[in-house]
Amino acid sequence: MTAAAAPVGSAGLELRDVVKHYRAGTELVRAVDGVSLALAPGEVVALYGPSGAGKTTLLQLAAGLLAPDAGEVLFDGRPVPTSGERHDRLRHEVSVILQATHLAPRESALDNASVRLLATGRSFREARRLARPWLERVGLEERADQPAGQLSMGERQRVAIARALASDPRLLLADEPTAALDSARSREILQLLVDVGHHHRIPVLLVTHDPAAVDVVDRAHTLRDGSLLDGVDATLLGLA
Ligand SMILES: Nc1ncnc2c1ncn2[C@@H]1O[C@H](COP(=O)(O)OP(=O)(O)OP(=O)(O)O)[C@@H](O)[C@H]1O
Repeated sequence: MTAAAAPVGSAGLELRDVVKHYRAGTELVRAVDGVSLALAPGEVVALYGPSGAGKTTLLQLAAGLLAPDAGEVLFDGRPVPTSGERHDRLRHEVSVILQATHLAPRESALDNASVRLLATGRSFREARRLARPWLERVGLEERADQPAGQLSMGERQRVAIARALASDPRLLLADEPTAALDSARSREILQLLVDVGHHHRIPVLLVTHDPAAVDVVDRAHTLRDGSLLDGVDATLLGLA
């Protein structure tokens, strides 16, 4: 089953009947099984689903980190490349917050948050100047000079979020961005991601188990057995 598509502007994200199956021994795993989903610029969408439903696979397809077996992924009305030069260019425009934060443990929180800006050719000084306010927005201003390896899991997750936001992305994809945070901090970070989506007019797709997300996003969907459904039921929100 597919979910209704929202109208997409010039910098929207659109998945059209996307399929990704895996082979696990003799078994075929239908991780994503014909999903259509569209996010308009500035639209923030939460994706819920039980473990193994295909959420991470869907996010990786949206990011161009995986190639679909069938269907199309479009950003800005053009196919999202999964390799090559165009992919490298798009990589600077698409920020992906993954469950593994991939921080350099010996580098400071600020230097880790600056990394994507350095990759776009800015000087160290300029990259740090631009990244610092984002560390403040995730509540880590006092940890800016601390090596990432000495931070808690939740703090590392917030550095990764600052790193993703600092590079002024045109598309934001996040896989359980609040998984290591307490509920008060989760709400703040979710609200920050929503504000960034709305104010910068970029599509934001959040894979989450966090019941708080449903109150702040524009739309929520559920992925179940590789199929996308509208809305989210009480069981997945831990309310039933
Ligand atoms: N590389 C792979 N090879 C084979 N099977 C895979 C591979 N990656 C994922 N799968 C399978 O595809 C299905 C969907 O996995 P995926 O990680 O997308 O689910 P998920 O909804 O993100 O789960 P979780 O909430 O536990 O992170 C699962 O059954 C998983 O075991």
